[in-house]
Amino acid sequence: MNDSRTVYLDHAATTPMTDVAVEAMTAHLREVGNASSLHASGRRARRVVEESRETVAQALGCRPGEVVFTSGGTEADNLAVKGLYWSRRDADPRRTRILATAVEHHAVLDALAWLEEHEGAEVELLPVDDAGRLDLDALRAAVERDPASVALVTVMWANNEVGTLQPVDDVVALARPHGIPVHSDAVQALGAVPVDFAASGLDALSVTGHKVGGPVGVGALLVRREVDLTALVHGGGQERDVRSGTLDVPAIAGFAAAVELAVKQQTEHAARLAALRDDLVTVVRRAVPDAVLNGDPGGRLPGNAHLSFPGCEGDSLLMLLDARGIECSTGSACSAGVPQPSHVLLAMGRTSDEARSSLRFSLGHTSTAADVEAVGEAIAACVERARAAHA
Ligand SMILES: Cc1ncc(COP(=O)(O)O)c(C=O)c1O
Repeated sequence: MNDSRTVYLDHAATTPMTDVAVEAMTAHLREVGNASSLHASGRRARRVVEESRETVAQALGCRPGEVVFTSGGTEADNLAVKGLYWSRRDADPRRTRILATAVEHHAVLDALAWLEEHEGAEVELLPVDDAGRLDLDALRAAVERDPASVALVTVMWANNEVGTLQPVDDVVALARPHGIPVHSDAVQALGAVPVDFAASGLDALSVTGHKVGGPVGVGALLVRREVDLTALVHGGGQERDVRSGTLDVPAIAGFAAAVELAVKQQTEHAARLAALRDDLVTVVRRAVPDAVLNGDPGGRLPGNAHLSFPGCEGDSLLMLLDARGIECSTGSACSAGVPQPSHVLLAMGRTSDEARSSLRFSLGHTSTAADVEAVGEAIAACVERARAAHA
């Protein structure tokens, strides 16, 4: 339980578990049974896994056999980009190019860098505009330059830092006629916008439990049945032989319950969060008139408010807010204790200083109007102190 005075505005990092997920998970914590075993306990565990798979499939618009359970979004992303790359390249050695946006999560970007360094992949990171939206003309040109050499395209559904939604439908429409598989990281999109795997035309899609009120350490890669994917983790041959390892039955049950609820409540949840988020932006701008909202003002995640505060270090501002019980994020990585400017903001054309002056407030199912009020009351004084410290 968090301190009751905590104003938690970091749902894009992780969300509190919902009651249904806690109940679904705890119902199985004391049960013994390896879902691969043939005896009755194993069969019971298998039944829970298969029912959970059906729940996830139903919620996300795919067939149960298209759900591969993983340890979360990072593993799903790695399995997608490495697994698709290996299978495509092994089928045709000319297919070595991978197209992605410059604003992908590090789970994708670093997997791509690894493929470049160790597996001869040629990775092309495509530009985005100043709102963080993929330049579709650049994608079209990259595909048409030599479609037969492209192993895959990967474009995230929604950005984890600035919340910008990507034109996934257009990406699929560009790649599909050339038979190029498309993967999308929908970790942040799930529960916030409608996500239907079959309707999307995607070949693979990553999701994770802990961003939608489920447990940490469990997620899924949805992979179209017809698509070949080379395994990343070898062993007992679980999950269509692409992801070996004894299945975590309670976590999978909790994940399925969280996904089902998140999808059921998506429309209502998004409307409530968007209204709260707009109020938050309004109160912040009233208190700090030169604060700048980053990302796409229209096509963004309902719970995301990513703002730059000129003249501040985002990290100092974050700590000043934290001292008042308000928890948010800079959204970017910290390397060896030195705050790095976000690759997302740099790709959107911001300077390093602008990038370092940013904070991400991300609202979720526990957010209330009182949280927004608390930010409104604290932000001006915190910005003033952060500016004085930075001057
Ligand atoms: C867009 C995106 N992809 C992938 C991940 C990684 O997911 P997980 O924490 O489940 O490994 C995150 C989490 O921060 C994310 O925001």
